[in-house]
Amino acid sequence: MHIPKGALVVSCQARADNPLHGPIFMSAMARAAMAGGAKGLRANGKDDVAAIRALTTMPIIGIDKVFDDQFPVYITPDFESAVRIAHAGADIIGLDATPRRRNGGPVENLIGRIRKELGREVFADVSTFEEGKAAAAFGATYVATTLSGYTDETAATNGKGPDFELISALVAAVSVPVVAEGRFDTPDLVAAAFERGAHAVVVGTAITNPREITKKFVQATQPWAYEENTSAP
Ligand SMILES: CC(=O)N[C@H](C=O)[C@@H](O)[C@H](O)[C@H](O)COP(=O)(O)O
Repeated sequence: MHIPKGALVVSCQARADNPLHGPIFMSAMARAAMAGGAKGLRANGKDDVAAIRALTTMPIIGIDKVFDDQFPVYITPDFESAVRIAHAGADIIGLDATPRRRNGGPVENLIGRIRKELGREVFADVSTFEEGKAAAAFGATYVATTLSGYTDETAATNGKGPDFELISALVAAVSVPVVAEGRFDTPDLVAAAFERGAHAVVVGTAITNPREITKKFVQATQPWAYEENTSAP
């Protein structure tokens, strides 16, 4: 299913070191997000995607994070990871669409194969304007600002809120829907992305990661307590 225009998409992800890791907690997060009005979901790994698919026909952006020290690309880096996520029930495959080194063929082939062989939509996570334009030309269904701040080229923007310049530049340049994602932590920021023409906005940490939310409160109000907590063995 296509992500509807104006949708708030909630990313329900928890890595292995997070107390909420796993399909039981992530499907509960998805239920809470849907009850709150989310119109799409993003999830990582076949177990979480399958558990969420069992709950809903809502669009799911499925990704498969594969970490390998030799390669900087980890979000659905190759066709095998895309197949796993498609079979788990994702209607949209999210992937790293940067031209960085990956364990697999070039991203243009990956996008083409997912569209043709799996018949799925492609959600291209990019970090720059050039990458977004290229992803749209390669056949991506959506272009998203997910990786701005997380590549060597864009590291300077991390910690500075969402990349609104990138959203506006892509909206003006590509004909596919542009999705805003990355560091949206207030409703006002989400509204600002829609004003700039974003088709949808994805919010993760600020809604589904209580550990990071707690940290933010503690850091802002009791930095001494935060130091103590994090230096504990
Ligand atoms: C860079 C990267 O790996 N981003 C990931 C992509 O799936 C997730 O860790 C983010 O939580 C997601 O993009 C949502 O962003 P935020 O949590 O800032 O709302």
